[in-house]
Amino acid sequence: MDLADIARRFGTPAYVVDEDAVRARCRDYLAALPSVTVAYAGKAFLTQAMASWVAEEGLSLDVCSGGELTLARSVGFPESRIIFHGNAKTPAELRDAVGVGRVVIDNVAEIHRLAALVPVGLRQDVYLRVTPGIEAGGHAAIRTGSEGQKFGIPLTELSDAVGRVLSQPELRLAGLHCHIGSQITSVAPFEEAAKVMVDQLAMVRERFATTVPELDLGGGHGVAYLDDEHGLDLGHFGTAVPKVVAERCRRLRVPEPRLVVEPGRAVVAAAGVTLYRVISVKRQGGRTFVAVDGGMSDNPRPALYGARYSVAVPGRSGEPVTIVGRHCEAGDVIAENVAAGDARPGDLVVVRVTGAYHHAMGSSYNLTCRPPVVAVRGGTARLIVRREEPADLMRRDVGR
Ligand SMILES: Cc1ncc(COP(=O)(O)O)c(C=O)c1O
Ligand SMILES: N[C@@H](CCCC[NH3+])C(=O)O
Repeated sequence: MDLADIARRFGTPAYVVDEDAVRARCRDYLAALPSVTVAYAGKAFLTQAMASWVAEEGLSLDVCSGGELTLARSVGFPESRIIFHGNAKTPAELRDAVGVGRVVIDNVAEIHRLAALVPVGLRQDVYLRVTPGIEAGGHAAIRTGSEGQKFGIPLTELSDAVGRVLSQPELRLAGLHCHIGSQITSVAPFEEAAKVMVDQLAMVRERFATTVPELDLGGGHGVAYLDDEHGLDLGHFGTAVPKVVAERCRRLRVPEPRLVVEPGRAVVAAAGVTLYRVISVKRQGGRTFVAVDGGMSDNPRPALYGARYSVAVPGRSGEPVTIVGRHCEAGDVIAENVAAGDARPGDLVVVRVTGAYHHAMGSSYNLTCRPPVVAVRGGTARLIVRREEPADLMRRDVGR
């Protein structure tokens, strides 16, 4: 579709997401992992439309807050296919989560809290989130599998946690879980994690004479943001990881668990672009700054992780420029070295691979209004999230 038409019709800044690309990616996952449960991690991008697409494509859904759970329920996402996460679930969230397919327990205290909330006669399926001691991921801030970070139960404390779950008749230990990090582009760390986790299944079987039926290896599947990068090879992952699990299970004489994965970014990142318009062009200090009508409020990733993007200014070329945002911080940079020396105010700017962790992490910093989300499918575009208005911002401010 013509992005210039979309920009004229819906205004800028705007997020555009290709529904067919998302659906195709869901199918790729199911095809590459035929005997694995694929749960889309909603934290990457969750709107009512997205939750419906994922439900229709037959994936499960990983949610990590009462807000994400409310959204999932609002479109009737099947409860049994919802996995509820969180390292600091509030009492209200925990109460609300009872009844979903799986609740992922992050710490020992949660075991008793959750058990107390399960209505008489019901049993809640739970996973125990384990810290496998493996470090992987695109940036220190998103490596979550090593010791010395806040998530999960250390390997040394797992046996105690398992004993506690097994002693609660209101809970059923459905699986073990780990999530080693995000934006991981090679299969090896997942194979390592899988081995550590199968060892834990064997430990549980030996000490408690219990078979844990499921093993959730989390998400973290990386994508290419720039032309010379590569993402995680899904085909390779799909053959190698189940094989590692099967072999180790055979060796340790543990029944093979049903595998679960939780990709977020890899399902939706490449299906999205962000559209901006150039507001001003300024030459100073030997550099050319092209300032656009959005910035760190709709994309905090460069400031948070030093993330880099492929940016196009259609019809423009020439000297490298720095594309900057509109916010009151010098770190509000969208991309460096974009060949667009002849850019002019009013030009369209397109940032690629912004489908994941952009809309989801947007803010109204400087009281700017969050962009709309436009979905395209089969040659037509429609609004799935409207633009935030100053009235939306004022509604929450109740004055003095
Ligand atoms: C528990 C859990 N599952 C899945 C994900 C999804 O991660 P990604 O978007 O990197 O696939 C995350 C975030 O990294 C997570 O914390
Ligand atoms: N928000 C991060 C990923 C964190 C994944 C959540 N566990 C990013 O944009 O890369």
